[in-house]
This record gives sequence, structure tokens and C-alpha cells, in this order.
Amino acid sequence: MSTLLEIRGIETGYGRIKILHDVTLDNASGNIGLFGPNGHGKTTLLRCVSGLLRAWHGEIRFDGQVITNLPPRRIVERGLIHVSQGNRLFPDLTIRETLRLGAFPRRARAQEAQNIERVAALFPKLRERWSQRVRTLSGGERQMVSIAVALMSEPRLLILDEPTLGLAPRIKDELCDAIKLISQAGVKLVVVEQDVEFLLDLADHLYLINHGEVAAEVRPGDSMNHEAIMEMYFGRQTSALT
Ligand SMILES: Nc1ncnc2c1ncn2[C@@H]1O[C@H](COP(=O)(O)OP(=O)(O)OP(=O)(O)O)[C@@H](O)[C@H]1O
Repeated sequence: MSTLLEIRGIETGYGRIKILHDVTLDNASGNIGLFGPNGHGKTTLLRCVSGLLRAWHGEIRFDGQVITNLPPRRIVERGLIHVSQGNRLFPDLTIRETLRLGAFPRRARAQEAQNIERVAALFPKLRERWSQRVRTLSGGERQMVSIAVALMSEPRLLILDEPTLGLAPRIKDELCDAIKLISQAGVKLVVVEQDVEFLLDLADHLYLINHGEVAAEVRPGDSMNHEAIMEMYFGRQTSALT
């Protein structure tokens, strides 16, 4: 598995408050899963990767090229797309209008019609509501639109920040299935998620972020199970390996 995203020695924060301390995701091949307690820096790391927050120190590479502190638009154009927590969408646009906004990178514009068909196949629920305004959608449907609009720009790497947060079990399962299909279609993923079962299913490389540091990691090939991950999470042991 190739390493699409490399993160080395990242330090950053807000104002004078340092949140991340020397975060390195070493040889993180395949899909990356991040988990850990609330408020310990997972979103901050994602924002730094996608250029929304300046790195104070360290280096981020995407497909071998340094992208540290590039403007977010330049990072998007390279194929790295960040779906933020809480699906920030324009409430008065319809689903179709929202999807068309996602096709703004030059390479995606020519493929707009095919990509609309592709996301419609992935999220049949959305196709039924093509002309419905975003503000009238359920939370789960909005999350689907958020991911669908990201797919319209043909990402090579998709960052998902707690995609299943607050969703009821049935719609959550639907969303998880769609995310797995996205991965099977060749899009690499970086996912922050509290549902460790889902992460174990999806991610090749898992990192526990605690107090702004990588507190533990699970590499591809390591044997791991839910119980061991939970112990790692709650501090009864430092390794998830069985
Ligand atoms: N814009 C901001 N300005 C100041 N402090 C911030 C800002 N955003 C986040 N923080 C602080 O940074 C710390 C890490 O927050 P972050 O959102 O990265 O954590 P997280 O691990 O993603 O948590 P959660 O799982 O709840 O999303 C928190 O103490 C938070 O209060």
C-alpha cells in the first residue's frame, strides 16, 4: 500500500495555546482512522492537513509533495477534500445545486454529469430528493449531501470528521456502507470516528490522539479487536495488540 498522506512533527494551536505536540503519522498507508477523547486535537489535525489552520512546525506531504500551509483551494485542487463536522451546507440550495458547486476544480467540471450519476447511485435517497432544499433534509441526508458534494470534485483523499455523529442506527448503517463503497472505488480515507467497530472495519492504520499527541497506534497486520481498542482508549493498557 502506498503512502498518500505523510504527517511529520506537526505542532499547531490557536492563539498562543498549543494543541498538537509533534504529531507524526508514520508510514500511514491505506485508510487512516483517528480516534480519542473529545477536545484532544483530532479536528485540529484535520484542519491543519487541509490548510484551514497553519502548522507552526512540521511537514505534511500529499502524494510526495509538500502541502504544509498551502491555501486550502490549492490543496483541494490536488485532490484532498475535507468534509467538516456538522455538514456546513447552504440551506437554501437544492441538492442538485449543491452537488454542482462541488464540481468546481477544473478537472472535475468536464465530468459533472457522470459524477452526479455516480453519487446518485451511491446515495439513492438523495436522487429521490434532487430538487429539495438542503434546509428541509434530515441530519443523515445532510451528511450524505456533504459527502456527495465532496465526491463531485473527484478526490483522491477524502477526510471525514465524525461522519456518523448523532445519526440513528439505520441511516448510520447506510452511510457506513456508502463510505466503504467509496473506499472500494479507490478513494483513500482519513476518518475521525468514535465508532471504533466501524474504524476497525475501514481503516488500515489507526491512531489514538490524546492530549494533542499520538498516544498509540495500530499498524496494518497488527491483530486487534474491539476490546483491546477500548482498553487502549480508557488507559488500562497502551497497546491494542492481542
Ligand atoms: N477555533 C478555535 N479557537 C480556539 N480553540 C479551539 C478552536 N477550535 C478548537 N479549539 C480547542 O482545541 C482543542 C482541540 O479541539 P478539537 O476540535 O481539535 O478536538 P477533537 O479531538 O476533534 O474533539 P471532538 O471529538 O469533540 O471534535 C479543544 O480544547 C478546543 O477547545
